[in-house]
Amino acid sequence: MKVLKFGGSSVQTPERIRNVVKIVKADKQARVVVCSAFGGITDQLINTAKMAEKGDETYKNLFKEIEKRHIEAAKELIEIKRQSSVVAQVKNLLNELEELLEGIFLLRELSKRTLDNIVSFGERFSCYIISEYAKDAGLQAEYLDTRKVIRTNSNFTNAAVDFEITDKLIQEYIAQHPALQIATGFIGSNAEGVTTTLGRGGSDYTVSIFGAALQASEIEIWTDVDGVMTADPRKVAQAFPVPTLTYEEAMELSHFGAKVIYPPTMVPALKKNIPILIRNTFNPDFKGSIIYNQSSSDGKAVKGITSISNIALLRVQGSGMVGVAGVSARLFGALAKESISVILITQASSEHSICFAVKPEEAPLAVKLINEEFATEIQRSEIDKVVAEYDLSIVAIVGENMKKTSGVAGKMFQSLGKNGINITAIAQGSSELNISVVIKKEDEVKALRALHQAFFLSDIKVINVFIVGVGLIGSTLLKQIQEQKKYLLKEYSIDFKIIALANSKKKLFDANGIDLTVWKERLFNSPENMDMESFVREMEQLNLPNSVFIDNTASSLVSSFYERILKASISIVTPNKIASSGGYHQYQNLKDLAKKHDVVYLYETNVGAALPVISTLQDLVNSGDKILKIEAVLSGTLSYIFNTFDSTKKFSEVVKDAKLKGYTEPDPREDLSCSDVARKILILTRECGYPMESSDVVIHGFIPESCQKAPSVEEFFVELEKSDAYFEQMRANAEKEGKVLRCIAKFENGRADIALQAVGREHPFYQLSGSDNIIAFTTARYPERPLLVKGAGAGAEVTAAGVFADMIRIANYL
Ligand SMILES: NC(=O)C1=CN([C@@H]2O[C@H](COP(=O)(O)OP(=O)(O)OC[C@H]3O[C@@H](n4cnc5c(N)ncnc54)[C@H](OP(=O)(O)O)[C@@H]3O)[C@@H](O)[C@H]2O)C=CC1
Ligand SMILES: N[C@@H](CC=O)C(=O)O
Ligand code: NA
Repeated sequence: MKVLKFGGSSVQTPERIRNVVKIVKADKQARVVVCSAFGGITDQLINTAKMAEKGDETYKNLFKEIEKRHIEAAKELIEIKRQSSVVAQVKNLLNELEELLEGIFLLRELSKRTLDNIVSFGERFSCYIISEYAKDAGLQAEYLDTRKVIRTNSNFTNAAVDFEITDKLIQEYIAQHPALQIATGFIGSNAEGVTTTLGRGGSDYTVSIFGAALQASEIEIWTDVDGVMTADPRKVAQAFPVPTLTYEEAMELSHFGAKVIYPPTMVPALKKNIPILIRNTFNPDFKGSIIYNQSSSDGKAVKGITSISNIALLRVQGSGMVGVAGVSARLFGALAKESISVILITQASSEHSICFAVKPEEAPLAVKLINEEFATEIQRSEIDKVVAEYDLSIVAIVGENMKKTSGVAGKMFQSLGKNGINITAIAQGSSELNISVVIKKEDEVKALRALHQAFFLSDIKVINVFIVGVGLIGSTLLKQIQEQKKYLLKEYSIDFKIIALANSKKKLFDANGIDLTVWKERLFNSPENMDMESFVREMEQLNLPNSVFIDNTASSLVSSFYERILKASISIVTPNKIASSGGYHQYQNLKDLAKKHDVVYLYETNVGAALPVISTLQDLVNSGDKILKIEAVLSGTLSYIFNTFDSTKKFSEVVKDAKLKGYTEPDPREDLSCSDVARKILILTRECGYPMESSDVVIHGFIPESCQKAPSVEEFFVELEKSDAYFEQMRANAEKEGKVLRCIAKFENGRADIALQAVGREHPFYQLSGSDNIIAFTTARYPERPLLVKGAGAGAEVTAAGVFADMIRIANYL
């Protein structure tokens, strides 16, 4: 035998009622069906009564609406030949309600007792109409006004049930009434037969009372969600229903936010070990959640994650508390006198301070009460004045199996820490059912998502990506991410979600992720103009876990925001060399900030594109090697130019060709003037541990001054054409000696310089082709034959691939 309950949203409209009756009809075990008032009616009844109490005559309009809704529902649901008698019965009830309201209006008085009577009409209308419709639908059904069987005390609006009498009344009634009972939720009556209501969660309570009295095999609570969720789906989109949970887990989860069920309503069912099923009226084929007394064996330590969005934290501390008995009794006693409920308590074993959470609106009174209670101690400086902190949230993980599993707290704290979320207080009871942390309110959603990721989606790691710069490198990167998405998901469970994109004109944000097959159109059509300040602000405000910022520009404006981005606990990947080759202090500061905020700052593509240059150097240094000399060809552009330039081509044409091939900087003057190479060698010196500045790098430039000084890229090419003969002469001279030209950067004895050199066959840099870079590290461990890194050092594909590889490194770290 089963008892079922359908809440207000399940019986909101005639169409939904038909659906409910269909569900009930399909269930041969259903014995009692408890229904709430039609969705919204309870509130409307209360408002109407309150208006009448104030003497506001428009309460009559509200009454008319209530009247209309029920008569229309009856007309729509009940078959023609029985309609008039059912409508007449509804009208009788309406008349009774109208008279009551008139009484309130005349007396200007609304007692709790009358309010309960008024509110009871909601369930009485709905269950009567539903029972009549059920008959039409072919069910042997009857209306049960539960005031007949649920006996309570006279604590109106929140009456306590007398179980001894109620159980007996229910058992007798059901024994005498073989038909399916459509029973009013929420209401009962006292010993004198006066109407009462059962308080919050009333209809759930009713079904639980029936289930327990009848020793039902199951209690089904039909609502508008798929069950008890792993987290609040409005805050965590990936939340999913928990298949099974214990009563205690359900209580913990519903205590904090996930309000599918109101905990006290479970007590009668819990006492008799009756399973409670949470089912979705709008998705009846879904199994829902089962709440019973077996802890699950699915190996999951954590069942759900919940939060209380807004709390205040109060701290009482002082030397006068250490080892003194009775301090907490006085403290919490003072609060109890004013009915201030304490949400969370922590006290360290030093007993030096007690910290506890209350509702923010109750905090000022709590502070006052404690300061009064401990006035003497405060005066003697044995206890400090109470400190209250506001704008905090509690986030908790819940699960019975936590007590058998070590490392759960570690995982919780690590995932919060990695996302830059500071924990103000921690509480875990010895039942180990719940670990609660107090954090800043603004971090609540981020924490919920990070924890949900860690405990439920650990198979798939979502990395939230924000990209500025979608030119050559940026667009190639997006293409590569799109092509590799499935593979990374399948093989490594990494999901790169592109949350934002921007170029210099437009920005586009989509917290659900941007579909990479249409990013160009979406960005082009985006109504949002780009400015870095608002881009970063939006990124900070979204406050997503596992966030990575990618800078694919060559802009100093963009890199000037790195500091702020790292401080927001967002990792950075960039091929943009400006930050790493700007002031040394800034370079070091960014590295320190990344460490401090437990995020990652990667810029491997700053030198040699995807070639493992920086990581190799870091490995050498970290493992204790001494770098004696670095000699390198660090410009893909210059390498390509001197590998391609021969007597058949003009120098300026080869440079244009390098630009077309995507080797040059957005501004090719930077390559030709060697300033790009200077940046790279400077970065390498810094990675070796030398605090060098760009002015310390000596450049022996080789392009004519007219080219160097050209004010624009166009004019630079004009000047370059004028100098073609000069470059041809340079090349021919080298060729005569059997040599080739190489722009070589060198770092030795703390000095860095760059020069164009003609090198012969014996030189290790003679054999280069395409856009090859070569880097030779002579070190204490590689003294004779240097460690060489060689390969294509520029170009869209290799650079984007290097950026992508850095992103994957971060994903593996986070
Ligand atoms: N080419 C290569 O082989 C290598 C390149 N790199 C580095 O990669 C970076 C990108 O180069 P590349 O793709 O060729 O450059 P592009 O000029 O092709 O693209 C630059 C992108 O950045 C955008 N942008 C520029 N300034 C801003 C700004 N202030 N705010 C927002 N967006 C901005 C541009 O927008 P818009 O289109 O609107 O102007 C464009 O989308 C450079 O730092 C370069 O040094 C590093 C290693 C190798
Ligand atoms: N313009 C650069 C690109 C890589 O940093 C080069 O030519 O090497
Ligand atoms: Na590199």
